[in-house]
Formats: sequence, structure tokens, C-alpha cells
Amino acid sequence: MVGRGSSVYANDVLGGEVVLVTGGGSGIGLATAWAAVAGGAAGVAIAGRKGHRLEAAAEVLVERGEAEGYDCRILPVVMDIRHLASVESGIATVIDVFGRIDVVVNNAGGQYVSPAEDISPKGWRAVVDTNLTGTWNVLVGVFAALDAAAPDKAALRGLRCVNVVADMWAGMPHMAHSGAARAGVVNLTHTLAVEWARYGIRINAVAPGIIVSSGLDSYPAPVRAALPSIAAACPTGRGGTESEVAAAIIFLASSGASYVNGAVLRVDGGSSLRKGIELSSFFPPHPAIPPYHSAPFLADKYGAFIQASRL
Ligand SMILES: CCCCCCC/C=C/C(=O)SCCNC(=O)CCNC(=O)[C@H](O)C(C)(C)COP(=O)(O)OP(=O)(O)OC[C@H]1O[C@@H](n2cnc3c(N)ncnc32)[C@H](O)[C@@H]1OP(=O)(O)O
Ligand SMILES: NC(=O)C1=CN([C@@H]2O[C@H](COP(=O)(O)OP(=O)(O)OC[C@H]3O[C@@H](n4cnc5c(N)ncnc54)[C@H](OP(=O)(O)O)[C@@H]3O)[C@@H](O)[C@H]2O)C=CC1
Repeated sequence: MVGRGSSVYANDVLGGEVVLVTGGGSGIGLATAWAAVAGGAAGVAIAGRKGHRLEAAAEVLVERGEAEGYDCRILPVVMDIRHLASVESGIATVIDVFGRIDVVVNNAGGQYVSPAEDISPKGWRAVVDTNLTGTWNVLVGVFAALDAAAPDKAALRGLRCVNVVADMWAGMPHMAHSGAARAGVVNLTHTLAVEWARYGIRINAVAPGIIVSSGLDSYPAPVRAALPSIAAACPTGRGGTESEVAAAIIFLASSGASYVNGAVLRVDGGSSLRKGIELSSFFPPHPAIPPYHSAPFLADKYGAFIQASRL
């Protein structure tokens, strides 16, 4: 975590502001909530589905904030981003308590590992509803609530949104649902950066690579076992930390990024510059099917054609 004295930013980088972090009860979201406290925010709302997790996280933030001399109120908000009604009610609570929202961090998200052909319709919906529709729900929910809060869209002026996506530039093998959803969020970020600029809103995204976070604990053992090798294969030779992603989010939310709009900041140590095919090599081949591009397979299926084309 970033803290007073160790923060890479001034302690008033978000001075007096109100920050909403979805998925703020764990991992990158919790590190971002702390970075907001350490950046001088007056209020930080942390949202998620599990009340007990949010309460525990709020306690940690309050205790550490007090110990380091910050004056920030923490508000845990139970909210399921998949459901607009839940999002609307959560945002109403934030505005009731703090009277405003200055920064929204769409960090809540996740997926599970599966070959594309085994993703069920329900599983596809769960991941797309969480990552793409959930992000949309929060963005439109905050827009509508702030629009209703003051005439002439005055409460929207200065709003900053940061969407957390993933390293999906070369596809996300075995996470097709998430790759598609995250690409959708990137496009949404570009679209709203243009469309909502007229209201004084800035919207950007952060694309983490492999980040050593609590989120990775939920993956099955073989995937967790492969993670150190995947992280080590990154150009910087390691996975990232929750605080390193949080620092990028705070930068995009800060006035230091006042002319940054519609950007996607990769926080991945350069790993997205590698090819997706290398990532797929970490998965074992299907036991019954030879790889499509293997020489024997090509020879069986296309041997005659390949030979003919070499004439
Ligand atoms: C080589 C590996 C590279 C690793 C790169 C890592 C890059 C990214 C890392 C991260 O993002 S880490 C942090 C994120 N955290 C998580 O991903 C964990 C949270 N994950 C989830 O919450 C789920 O995956 C979810 C689907 C997004 C939501 O789960 P939830 O439990 O709320 O869904 P349900 O509505 O109960 O399930 C619906 C449906 O989805 C299918 N399904 C869900 N989980 C799995 C699973 N583990 N395996 C297979 N299928 C799954 C399933 O069809 C569910 O329906 P039912 O079968 O339960 O009826
Ligand atoms: N760690 C990594 O390597 C990478 C992470 N990311 C992304 O970064 C973000 C944070 O991940 P990380 O901190 O690692 O993982 P975590 O699993 O710790 O964080 C995910 C958070 O999202 C919340 N969440 C999930 N579904 C919902 C929902 N429907 N409504 C509200 N909140 C929800 C969870 O809280 P609760 O369960 O209480 O709802 C949890 O706090 C995610 O979007 C993740 O996919 C992207 C690339 C790499």
C-alpha cells in the first residue's frame, strides 16, 4: 500500500474530494481507496457485493488513516454492479452522505478460466454483465445522479472516471468472455471521453498486466502455479503490485492528468508487447486433439494442397 511519507504523490493530490471505488473491499480497489485517503480525499466510498468484506476493509482504512493523520471518512456501500437498481441505490447513498462524487473508479470485475468452447451462456453473461454492463451501470448511474443533483449539469463538471480493464491487446486466451468485455470497456472509454467532454468529464482507463493481488487467489491451483512463470516472462521480470496500479489510477484522477482524456494506461511492465500466442502456451494442449498447426495435423489434412502449392 501507498502511505504518508511513502506516497508518490503530494498528500493533497485529491484534496477534499469524494472518491467512489467499486471493488474497493479488496486487492487493487482497496489499494486505490488507500491511495485516495493518502491523497487527501475527504470521503472514500468502497463498493462491492459482500458487506462483511467492505466493513473489514473500511476498518483497515480508518485505522491506518487515523494513525497517519488523514481526515477522511470511509463509507462501505453494498452494491452489485450487475444490477442497475442496486447501483442506483448505492450511488444515492454516497450522494446522501457526501453530497457529491468527484472521482469514480470502475475497478470491480473478474472472470474465470475456461476454454472458449466450454463457456456456458450463463457464464458468458456473468462475466460480460460484471465487466462491461457493470461498468456501464456505474457510469450512467453516477451521471444520472449528479445530473439530478444540480441544474445545468453543474455537478458533472470536473468528474473524473477511471475504468480498470486488463491486458487483452493480443486476446485473452482461456478468458474469451473477459477479453471481449474489457475490449468493450476500452471502446466505451473512448466514446464517452469524446461524448461527455462537453460536460467537463474526463474518462480514462488503466490496463493492468499480471498483478500480485488477492484476486489471483481465486484461480484454480494449476493457473496459480503458472502465474510466477507468466510474471517472470514479462519484460520487467516480475508481476506488478496493487499499489502500482493504484498509483496509475490516482494519476489519471488527478489534475496532473487534466489534459488526458480517453487514454488507456498499460500498467503491465511491458507484458502486453508480447504475443498472445505465448500466453496460450501455458495451457496444456487438448489431450485428444493435436494442435491445429502442428506439422502432422497439417500433413494429414492439407498435405496434398501444401505439396501442390509448392510446385
Ligand atoms: C493464464 C492465466 C492468466 C491470468 C491472467 C489474470 C488476469 C486477470 C486477473 C484478474 O482479473 S484477478 C481479479 C479478479 N477476480 C476474479 O476474477 C475473481 C472473481 N471472479 C468471479 O467473481 C467470477 O469469475 C464471475 C463469473 C465474474 C462472477 O462469479 P459469480 O460467482 O458471481 O457468478 P455466478 O453468477 O455465481 O456464476 C454464473 C455462471 O458463471 C459460470 N462460472 C462462474 N465461475 C466459474 C468457474 N470458476 N468455472 C466455471 N464456470 C464458472 C457458471 O456457468 C456459473 O453458473 P452456474 O454453473 O453456477 O449455474
Ligand atoms: N490482479 C490482476 O492480475 C488483474 C486484475 N485485473 C482487474 O482489476 C480489478 C481488480 O482486481 P483484483 O483486485 O486483482 O481482484 P479482486 O478479486 O480482489 O477484486 C475484485 C473486486 O470486485 C468486486 N466485485 C466483483 N463482482 C462485483 C459485482 N458484481 N458488484 C460489485 N463488486 C463486484 C469484488 O467484491 P465482492 O466480491 O465483494 O463483490 C472485489 O472486491 C478487476 O476488475 C480485475 O479483473 C485486471 C488485470 C489483471
